Amino acid sequence: MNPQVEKSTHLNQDIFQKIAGHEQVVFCNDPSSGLQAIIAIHDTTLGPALGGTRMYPYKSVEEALEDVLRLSEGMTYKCAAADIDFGGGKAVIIGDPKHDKSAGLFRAFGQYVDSLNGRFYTGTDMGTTMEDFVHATKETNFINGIPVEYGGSGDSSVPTSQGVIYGLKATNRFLFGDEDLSKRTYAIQGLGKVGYKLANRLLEEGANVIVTDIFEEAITRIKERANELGTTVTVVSSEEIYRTDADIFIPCAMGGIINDQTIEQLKVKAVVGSANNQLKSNHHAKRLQDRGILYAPDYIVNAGGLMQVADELYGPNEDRVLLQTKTIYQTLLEIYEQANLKFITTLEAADEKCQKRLQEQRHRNNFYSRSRRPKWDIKE
Ligand SMILES: NC(=O)C1=CN([C@@H]2O[C@H](COP(=O)(O)OP(=O)(O)OC[C@H]3O[C@@H](n4cnc5c(N)ncnc54)[C@H](O)[C@@H]3O)[C@@H](O)[C@H]2O)C=CC1
Ligand SMILES: O=C(O)CCC(=O)C(=O)O
Repeated sequence: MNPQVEKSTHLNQDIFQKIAGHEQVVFCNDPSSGLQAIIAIHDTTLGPALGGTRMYPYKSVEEALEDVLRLSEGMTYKCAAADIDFGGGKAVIIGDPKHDKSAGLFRAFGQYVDSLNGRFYTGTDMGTTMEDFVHATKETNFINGIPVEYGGSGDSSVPTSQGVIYGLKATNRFLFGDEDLSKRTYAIQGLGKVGYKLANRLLEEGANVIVTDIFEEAITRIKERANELGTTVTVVSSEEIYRTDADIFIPCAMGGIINDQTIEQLKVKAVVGSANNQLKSNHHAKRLQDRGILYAPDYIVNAGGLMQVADELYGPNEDRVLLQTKTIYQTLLEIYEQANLKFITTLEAADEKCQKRLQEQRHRNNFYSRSRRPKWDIKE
C-alpha cells in the first residue's frame, strides 16, 4: 500500500470535522514575542474575510478555537445582513490583555495577517484597542479601525454603540409603541468600549441604568460619569445582572451568556446588546421566545463597527457610516415583524435574510466572475 495513503487513513480527522464549514484556519506561533493566535476565515462568498481580533486569557487552545470559529461564522452573517461585500473572519490572541501586550506581539500578528495577502482584514475586538493595531499596521496594510491621526476611521465602538441605540429604539417601538429611551430600565453587562458608551448615553437620556463589570475601574468610571450628570447608576454583581427588574438586558461582554441557566433567571422583556454570539446555542433563541423575551439577533444589532471598518476602505466618512448604522433600526423591526408573521424565532428570521443574500451572490459568482475569465482572454 502507498505509505502516504496508509498514513492518511490513520490520520485523526477530528480537527477537520471541527473546522468543517470554514474555508481556512491559521495557527500563528511566534515564540520571540509570545504570540499565540488563531485566524479563522469562515466564508468569502461576499468578499475577503473581515473581522476584529479578540485578546482573551483562554484556558485552553480548544476554547480559543471554539470561540474564533463561532465568531468568524457570525461575521459571515453580519456582513450578509448588513449588505456589506466582505466575508466572515475573525482572530483570537491567547493572552491576558492587561498583562501580555507588547508592540512586538502586535507586529508579529500583523505579519501573519499580511501573509494572507488580503484574504483577511482585521482590527479591534474585545481586549484589543486601536493603539494595539497601530503596531500591526507597520507590518501590513490589511488593518482597519485605526486612529484618525493614522488615516483610519477611528474607534469602531462608536458606531457599534450607535447601532445598539438604534436597536434599543426599534425594540422599544415594537414592544411599547414608542422609541423613547428615557422611559425604561436597562441592565448592561460589561462597561468596556461599547458598554460604557451605551451606559453613558442612556444616563444622558435620563433612563434607569443598572450595570456590572468584573473590573473595578470600569465601575468607578461610570459612577463618576453619573455623578457629573447629577444622576445615579445602580451597580450589581456579575451574577445579579441576570435577575434585575430591568426592561431590557444589554450584553456587552463575552458570548454564550444566554444559556439554560441564565434564561430561567431573566425577568426582562428583551435582550438587545453588542456582545457577539450571545446565545450559547441557536436553540436558546426558541427558549427566549417561549419565555416571552424578545431577542434582537446580535449580528444585526452590533453591525455598526463592521459598517465603519468596511466603509473605511473607501476613505473614512462619518456621515456615510451614520446613515448606514441608522438602517439597523428598520432591519431589526422587519426581523421582529417577519418572525411574528411566520411563527419563527427572530434568529431564524435574521438567518433567512442572510441565507438569501449568500445564495444570490453564490449564483452571481458562478454566473459571472472576473476571476474566472477563460484563459484565452489573456493577451500574450
Ligand atoms: N468594539 C466593537 O466595535 C464591537 C464589539 N462587539 C462585541 O461587543 C462585546 C464588547 O466589546 P468591547 O466593548 O469592544 O470589549 P471591551 O474589551 O472593551 O469590554 C468588555 C468589558 O466587559 C467586561 N467583562 C468581561 N467579562 C465580564 C463578565 N463576566 N461580567 C461583566 N463584565 C465583564 C470587561 O471587564 C470589559 O470592561 C464583545 O463581545 C465584542 O465582540 C461586537 C461588534 C463590534
Ligand atoms: O467592529 C469592528 O471593529 C470590526 C467588526 C467586528 O469584528 C465585529 O463586528 O465583531
